[in-house]
Amino acid sequence: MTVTTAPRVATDVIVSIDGVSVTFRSKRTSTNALGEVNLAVRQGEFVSIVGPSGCGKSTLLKVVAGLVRPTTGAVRLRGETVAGPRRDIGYVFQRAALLDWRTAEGNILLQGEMRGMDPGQARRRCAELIEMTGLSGFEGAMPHELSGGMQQRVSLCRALLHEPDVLLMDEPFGALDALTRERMNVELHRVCRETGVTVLLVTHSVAEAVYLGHRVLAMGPRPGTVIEELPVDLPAERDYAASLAAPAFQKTSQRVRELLGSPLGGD
Ligand SMILES: Nc1ncnc2c1ncn2[C@@H]1O[C@H](COP(=O)(O)OP(=O)(O)OP(=O)(O)O)[C@@H](O)[C@H]1O
Repeated sequence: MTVTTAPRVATDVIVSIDGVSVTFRSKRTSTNALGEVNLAVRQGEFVSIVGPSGCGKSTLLKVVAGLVRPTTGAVRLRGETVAGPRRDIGYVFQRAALLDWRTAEGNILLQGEMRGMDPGQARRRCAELIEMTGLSGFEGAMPHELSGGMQQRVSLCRALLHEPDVLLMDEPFGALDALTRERMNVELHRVCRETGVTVLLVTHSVAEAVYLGHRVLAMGPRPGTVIEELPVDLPAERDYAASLAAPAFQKTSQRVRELLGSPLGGD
């Protein structure tokens, strides 16, 4: 079953994914990586995407970013069809992928250099983001001097430097220890509230998906489609401990686990 997520207010929609599917073809093989996906994401919305390994989650983000061309359908950003890599998107991957020979600040500013941003504006924005993500004092540190969590903060700052409308995050905290991951969830929640950025987050963590998401999309096995959309009935501003203890959090998490076939699910 394909679930179409209709926008509540059509003019609010920033990302429209209409009938998108992806088949990778080479000379000898053909892989149906992503089944048909329809989705409308509203400005400022945080959408979490979960699903079994290999169901096409990363492929979906890559289509939104213009890095993979859809086999059917189209993605539109503010009504404009995505036909190639975009300037108005930020991308955070599982690995921070920082340049070893550049400082934290130098890595963040790289984004501005690549996009031809005004250097003064890039520096001001960089300073704001460093402050917002708690990296103050580490501007001059080299990547090897930073913890995994700090490296991902640098990567988040780099993705936000050019003030993209949409932030795509592909399992950004998957390599972090559990406590650091929780801290990063809290920070990301705050940064999203402060910047108003629209986020699509792919994650294997049910708690992360529910704590951060305004809604959670559960995908089925490859070729993945959205099998269920779960609204997250938590306040816009979320205290971590209170959110995890809330009945709405537990109910949604339980359903997500059931859909993913977890032994902790209710079936
Ligand atoms: N460039 C490519 N060429 C061929 N097949 C690909 C390519 N990229 C991905 N695939 C295949 O498409 C399918 C979906 O991959 P994708 O990385 O999108 O899944 P995923 O849900 O993000 O997985 P995971 O949760 O394990 O990261 C997989 O079978 C993968 O092997």
